[in-house]
Amino acid sequence: MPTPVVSARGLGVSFGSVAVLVDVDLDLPPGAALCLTGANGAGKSTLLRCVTGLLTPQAGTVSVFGATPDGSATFWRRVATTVEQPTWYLGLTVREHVELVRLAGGGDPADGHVDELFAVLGLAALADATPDVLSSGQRQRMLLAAVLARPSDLLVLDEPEQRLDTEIRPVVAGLLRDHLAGGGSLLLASHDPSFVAALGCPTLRLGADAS
Ligand SMILES: Nc1ncnc2c1ncn2[C@@H]1O[C@H](COP(=O)(O)OP(=O)(O)OP(=O)(O)O)[C@@H](O)[C@H]1O
Repeated sequence: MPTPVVSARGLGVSFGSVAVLVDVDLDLPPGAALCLTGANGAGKSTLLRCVTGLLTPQAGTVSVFGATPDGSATFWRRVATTVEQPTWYLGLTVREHVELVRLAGGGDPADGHVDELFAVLGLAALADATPDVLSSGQRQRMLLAAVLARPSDLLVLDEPEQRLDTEIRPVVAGLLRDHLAGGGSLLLASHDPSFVAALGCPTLRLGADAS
């Protein structure tokens, strides 16, 4: 079996006396996707935060590309995520944000990829708007455009379908399948069974009702 892109063993996280993650194991092979499911509060975001190095578990180990996630520039060159809420820069347009993210990730902002993403995600008419005037669903589309514009080996996405209308959800699933087809890996959390079915990936259920 190839070395997993993400591997966790015996992961444990508690907040005060509340144990949120208990003895969680997972392996994500290269080029594969895995979706975390479970009720509100089951610990999906907490696990994604451990994988992106934003939270250190109290028990167990996490490894990403064979090393403990450390938030270093080297780590972030390979990993793109929507786990943390982004900061938008006042005065920069939707296009300028997404092009900047692509440039910072080592991509060419003028190679047409950003325009393709805008067309597919229905953002073309909003490219010259600033994020503050967007609806929450339009802002989510922009966030996804940015994360997909950035070349990455691993996408870590927290409920990418949130706030999106039902028409665009299969489109986003298609973009994520393209990422996988290109050899990338995907770890996500989702509450939408149709979205997960469109991705066609295995699931890992967290929480008290996990079997
Ligand atoms: N920094 C924190 N301090 C205290 N409690 C926290 C902290 N972060 C998360 N929790 C708690 O941990 C539990 C799991 O939260 P988490 O956000 O991981 O759940 P989730 O499965 O992603 O939920 P949702 O489906 O609502 O997004 C919740 O009870 C939450 O209140």
